[in-house]
Amino acid sequence: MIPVAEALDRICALLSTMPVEHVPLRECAGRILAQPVSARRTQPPFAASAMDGYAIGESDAQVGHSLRVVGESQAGLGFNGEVSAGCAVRIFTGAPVPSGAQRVVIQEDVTRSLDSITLNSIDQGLHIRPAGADFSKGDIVSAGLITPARIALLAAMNIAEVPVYRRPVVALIATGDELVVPGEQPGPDQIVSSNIYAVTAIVQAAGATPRILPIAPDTLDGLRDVLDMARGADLIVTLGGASVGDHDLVAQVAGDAGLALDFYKVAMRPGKPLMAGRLGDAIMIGLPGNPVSAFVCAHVFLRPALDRMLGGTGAPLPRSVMPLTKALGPNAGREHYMRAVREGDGVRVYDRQDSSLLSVLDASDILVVRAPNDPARIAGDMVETIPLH
Ligand SMILES: Nc1nc2c(c(=O)[nH]1)N[C@H]1C(S)=C(S)[C@@H](COP(=O)(O)OP(=O)(O)OC[C@H]3O[C@@H](n4cnc5c(N)ncnc54)[C@H](O)[C@@H]3O)O[C@H]1N2
Ligand code: MOO
Repeated sequence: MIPVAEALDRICALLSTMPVEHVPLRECAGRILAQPVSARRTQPPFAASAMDGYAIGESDAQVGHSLRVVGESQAGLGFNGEVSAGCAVRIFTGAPVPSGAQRVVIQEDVTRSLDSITLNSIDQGLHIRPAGADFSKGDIVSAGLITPARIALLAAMNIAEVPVYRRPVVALIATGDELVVPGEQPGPDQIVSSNIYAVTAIVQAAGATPRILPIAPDTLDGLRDVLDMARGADLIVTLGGASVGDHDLVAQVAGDAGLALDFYKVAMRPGKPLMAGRLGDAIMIGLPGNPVSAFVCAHVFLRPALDRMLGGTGAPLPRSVMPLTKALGPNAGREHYMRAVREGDGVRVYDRQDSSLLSVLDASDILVVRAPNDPARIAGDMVETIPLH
């Protein structure tokens, strides 16, 4: 058994960043800009009015002055002439400031009668946004996370498509003769496959494209056939069949198919029988079948792995320290990821931690992580936590 941190390092070492593709802006939210891009235009492209009012020359900016209104500049349609002394041009927010004007007087400070205005007061602001006040042609947006704000910036720069890392295709295979898909009628000894849907949701939220394959039966041929269907995926995730039972065939079938196993078994609970390796052009991660084990492993390993494939660092999930609201017994030799719930500023670990209990998982909003051989803890002791949502 290897420690969790080493297992994650080894998974990340197997992976590489996905190839770059260009996608329209509406598809890039939350993805990582793979290369710097440069602005294709200057913004604003001209000196623009910041207010609705009148564009005038500076020499006319005197209280009591009356000026003749000689034209209009609106957003999208400027005034072609010159603003000469004694004249003003009606102007609106976002419109080009005509040549000869150095300030905009807001309309609240003016009395208008027919084609002239009288200036009642002159404020400090010129109310003009100079050309290039926001950015200039050639300015660089550096690689990194594409936030909503950054999408607006890219759009304003007239960049319609951006380079991002292609979403990895993740093939997901549930294994076991006992399983049926939700909605099917299970036989007397069967249950409904559940964990794959949680892992699929985690994969999707991480920005990858999940591909759920048919449930693989507990036969060498059947499992091989389903594994074959995973061809073309960037990451293959199996669920179950990872342990030591007579019907746990994943390692054997994947090995026959050419899996170069990198490691098997991690010193964690739940999640011990985890395996990972390279299978052809893909990486394979074999998750344990117990629903909570698969869920925890998907958080602890798949999320960072997908983050790395999508251009991130692949760093472990961030942890924060919180006080326990209820005592805990000593931990055994594996790092323990315990289902827990926030209570005020603290956290309470559920008593029942069996890795089959989805009702307890559903009631949890946080995991408490305990180091191997962590001693007994009392209420108020600080523990490490990972939020689930
Ligand atoms: N003698 C030992 N037995 C077991 C060990 C061990 O070290 N020695 N490890 C235990 C641990 S820890 C785990 S975790 C499980 C993992 O076993 P597998 O990965 O082989 O998983 P399965 O046997 O296929 O299934 C375990 C359990 O989970 C249920 N399951 C499986 N897939 C699904 C699914 N898609 N949806 C819902 N439930 C699923 C399955 O029915 C079993 O109940 O092994 C322990 N045993
Ligand atoms: O590791 Mo198993 O995943 O304890 O239930």
